[in-house]
Amino acid sequence: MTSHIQLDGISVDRDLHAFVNTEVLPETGVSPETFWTGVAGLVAEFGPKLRHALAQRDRLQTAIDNFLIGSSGTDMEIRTRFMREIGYVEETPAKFTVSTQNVDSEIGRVAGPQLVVPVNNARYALNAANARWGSLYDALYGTDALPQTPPFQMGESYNPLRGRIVVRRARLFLNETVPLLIGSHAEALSYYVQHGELHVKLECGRTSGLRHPTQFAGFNGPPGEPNTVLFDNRGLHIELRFDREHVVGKTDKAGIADIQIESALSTIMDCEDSVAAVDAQDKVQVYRNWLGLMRGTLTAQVPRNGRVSTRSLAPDRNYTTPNGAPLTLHGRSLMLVRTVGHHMFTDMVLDAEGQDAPEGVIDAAIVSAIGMHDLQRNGAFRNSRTGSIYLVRPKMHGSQEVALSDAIFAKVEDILSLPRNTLKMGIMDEERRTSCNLAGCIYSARERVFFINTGFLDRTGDEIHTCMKAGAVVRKGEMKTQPWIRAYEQRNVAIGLETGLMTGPRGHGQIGKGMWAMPDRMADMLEQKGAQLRAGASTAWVPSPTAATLHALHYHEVDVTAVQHEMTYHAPLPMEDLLSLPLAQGAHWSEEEIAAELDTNLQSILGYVVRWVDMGVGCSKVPDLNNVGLMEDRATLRISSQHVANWLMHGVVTQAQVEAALIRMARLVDEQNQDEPGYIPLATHQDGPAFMAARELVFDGARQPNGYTEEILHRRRREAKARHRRPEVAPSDVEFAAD
Ligand SMILES: CC(=O)SCCNC(=O)CCNC(=O)[C@H](O)C(C)(C)COP(=O)(O)OP(=O)(O)OC[C@H]1O[C@@H](n2cnc3c(N)ncnc32)[C@H](O)[C@@H]1OP(=O)(O)O
Ligand SMILES: O=CC(=O)O
Ligand SMILES: [Mg+2]
Repeated sequence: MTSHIQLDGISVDRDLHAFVNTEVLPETGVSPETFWTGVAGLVAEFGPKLRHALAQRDRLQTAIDNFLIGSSGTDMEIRTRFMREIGYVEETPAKFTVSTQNVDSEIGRVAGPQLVVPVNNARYALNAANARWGSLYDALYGTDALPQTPPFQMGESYNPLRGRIVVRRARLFLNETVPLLIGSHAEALSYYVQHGELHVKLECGRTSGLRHPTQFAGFNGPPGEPNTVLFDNRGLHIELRFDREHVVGKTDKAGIADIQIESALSTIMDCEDSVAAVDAQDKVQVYRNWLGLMRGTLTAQVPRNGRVSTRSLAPDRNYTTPNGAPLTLHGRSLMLVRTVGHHMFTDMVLDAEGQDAPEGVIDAAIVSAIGMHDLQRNGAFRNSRTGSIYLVRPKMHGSQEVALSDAIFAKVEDILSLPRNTLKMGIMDEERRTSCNLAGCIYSARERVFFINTGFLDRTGDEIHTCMKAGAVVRKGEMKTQPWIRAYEQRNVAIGLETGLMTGPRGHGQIGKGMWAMPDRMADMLEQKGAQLRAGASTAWVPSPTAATLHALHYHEVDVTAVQHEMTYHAPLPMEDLLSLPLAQGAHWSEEEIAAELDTNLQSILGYVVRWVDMGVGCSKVPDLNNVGLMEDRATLRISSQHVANWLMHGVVTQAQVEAALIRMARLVDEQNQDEPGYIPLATHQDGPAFMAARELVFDGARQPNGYTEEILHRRRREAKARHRRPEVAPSDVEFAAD
């Protein structure tokens, strides 16, 4: 631990203190004295309140455990009554609607993809911010969205046959989205602007306009031969780029070199589950990147093909409208920031008694102070044009915990002299107690809530943990077909619409849906992810910029506003459905099925944990047993570890089986990582912090509060960092035999 500076009522890590005073606060108008006195007040007030809230979580879980042990908890009516009696299910507030003001159009008015990125990875974070626009050609060419079989496969160099099917697919998209009055975009020879209208010369010799002329939004270059033409479909823009010299444009009848589409309307810069930040040093890196994004100064070196380029934030895009006026479109995703949850405490700040301070409180204060650079236009770019700072709050349990976040935000606004409700709150509906009390949760933040979002991965982990004592749960792959999850997703949308979170001209916020966790399976995503919009969502999470570009196609297909309008008549499914348990009653799994389930879970745990603990990587693409790369983060780890813990508790698997499978899967993970520089093999370092973390996560999993993984991960990562600093006890010195 580095040394701390004693301030009035708290002590603060020196590096953090210096970072805040010399990098964050200058030009905000907030003095270091005001800031740190404010933080001391926050810590003194909210430390005890948050500890009390965590104790309440534990009390409820203990009551549920005892109830489930005593009754097997299968009678719906009795269970629902019990959950109300203990205060797990709260009274629903009287009908209300949210009144959040000053939300940007990306949140309230236009439906589109939401990207998530670990903010401590500057290269990825910049890529994400710039993923507002993506090349449709690149996304189709570079993924499995189109067939990869010969002769259409990707190769070392450009394959013109693959290029042809890309162009055909993209023209189909144009015909469906911005159709011509006559003919097809596939027959276009040229596009030109005359008297404020777009004309398209066709192969047949005729000229067509657009079927909906108002979709023509702008252009660049000479009207008779524009360089770009811009379309607008439901607020989402599409840009045709013409260049008859370009490798693609010169083979295209109309000279189209690329089609760029608006992709990630918003991006969550994540300080939470995709990040491994265990001490002040790590946290300063997290905050510093957020600062660079808000000030527009962040850069990253990107090596490619033997050359290194510098990546920075993309500028806005300028066009001329059909009637000749200038038009500027945002060049970057609207940036939101996700803080850690209420259960996290950190020694980078200590309270008056020397106890760790609540990390979510420190996050709120620092990321908001950093957000002031955007509000005050201290950098070259603007993020929010409405003067808001968007904070996403994860893992809150029930309405009182949301009220705590609301109170923390209000205090931070006072410290920073920001107008009330400048800080907006995204509520992750990812804990069971929040799902049960969603209306109350929204009510607790009704003047600042800007989204509710079904974070289904954490939610599944919490589901397994809450019913840990009731019996063995279904296999992980079957979770998505369980009644609780259907009720969870449907109720979230129904309650969101009921409380006024629909997209529209005066929209207050979004209804979001969860992550696509198979970053390389884009064909499957194209097939399946549109369902989230048909179910009423106005945004849904994607793991990469390419996924954002392809998922954007769904928003052109599905009219979210119309879907939501139609759905406002649907009442939320009953609480009983939500409270049904994912138990595998009467399931008779074969030995092979049990072994396969165990291997799947342990391999994903080890594959993720080894990178987290030894390398400090918080989000990884881990190949599963079928070699499908899965996005693994702390929430997927929560599911896998709780699942193994549950099967252990109920005797589906034995400790010996788990021990043997851990070693088998460690060898597999080692093989998968053999080319990773600096990788420390798990199988030969079974007393190393990574392997030990994996063991603890399963063998002590049932005892982890709410099934969270952070305590074990953080402790083990700190141990690994300490070992790396002390080469005399480096893990490679304590090798185990492989067998
Ligand atoms: C339950 C939850 O909490 S979900 C939220 C947390 N999850 C996330 O944030 C997922 C974020 N996604 C990621 O971190 C990554 O996509 C991973 C780890 C899943 C896969 O990463 P990789 O294996 O490196 O991906 P891959 O090699 O296919 O692609 C790398 C390229 O894509 C870009 N990329 C990948 N993901 C992202 C992203 N989320 N944002 C921006 N760029 C990204 C990288 O910048 C890189 O491009 P570059 O070389 O031009 O810089
Ligand atoms: O945070 C997202 C989730 O799925 O959990
Ligand atoms: Mg989550």
